[in-house]
Amino acid sequence: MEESDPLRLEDYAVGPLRTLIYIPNFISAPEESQLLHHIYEAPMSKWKSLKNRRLQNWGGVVHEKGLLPQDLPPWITKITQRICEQTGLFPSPINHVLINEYLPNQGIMPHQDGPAYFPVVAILSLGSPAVVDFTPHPRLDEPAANNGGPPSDSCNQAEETPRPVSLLLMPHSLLIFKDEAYSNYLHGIEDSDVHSLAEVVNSPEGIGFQAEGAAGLEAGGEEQLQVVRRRATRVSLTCRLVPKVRRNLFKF
Ligand SMILES: O=C(O)CCC(=O)C(=O)O
Ligand SMILES: [Fe+2]
Repeated sequence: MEESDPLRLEDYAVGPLRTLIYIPNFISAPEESQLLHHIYEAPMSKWKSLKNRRLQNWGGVVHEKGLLPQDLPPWITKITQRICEQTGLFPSPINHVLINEYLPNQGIMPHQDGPAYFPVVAILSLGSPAVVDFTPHPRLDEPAANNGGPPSDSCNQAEETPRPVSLLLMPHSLLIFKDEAYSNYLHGIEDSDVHSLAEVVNSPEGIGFQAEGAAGLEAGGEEQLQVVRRRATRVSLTCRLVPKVRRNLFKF
């Protein structure tokens, strides 16, 4: 397959939410090394330290009123162009990339990406596996017209009730979430060096997790809980499109 051939995304939809797409091995190991090389070559001042992770911001500053753009470097556009071409999901080129670095016990609080972005997010994972959790937005938990009383027709509602979904993000993979997964769910990564595989819907075996060695899999407790032990740094590239771009600083 040519690098720019479009992918049949329906083949990669995972779990009950059809708007979660997981593409294993989107990049090769040498491409991963090259990306990591560029990321760690950036000056220290490019890193912004948060309480529980570090990040680099590429593409400019996102404001409420749009993006104050800065050109993405070629080592990033090489990958973002491929994401656009192969997914066909972005109406114009990806213009913003956030690079997050997580140590094994670091994560990101459940959150929604802001309204400034086009509602398709592509996350490329490098370095080490982690589990990302999608949880229904709290407002969806409240059964309509049920003011604290006992659930009325819970049987009928059961099928429709949005459920949490988790995905195992292996290095080299691309996660895409859009539409419902973007708007109606929060996503987050637990601040823990052990992530449970219990709710993971993209079959860990199917995506080569066991092949990495049983070291990452552990039988714990009576339920033989499967976990991923995070032993190394994970780096991710969150690739998005900010549709509104401010071409002129003084005109908005
Ligand atoms: O690192 C990840 O996989 C998630 C990053 C994320 O949610 C974000 O940058 O908004
Ligand atoms: Fe996010």
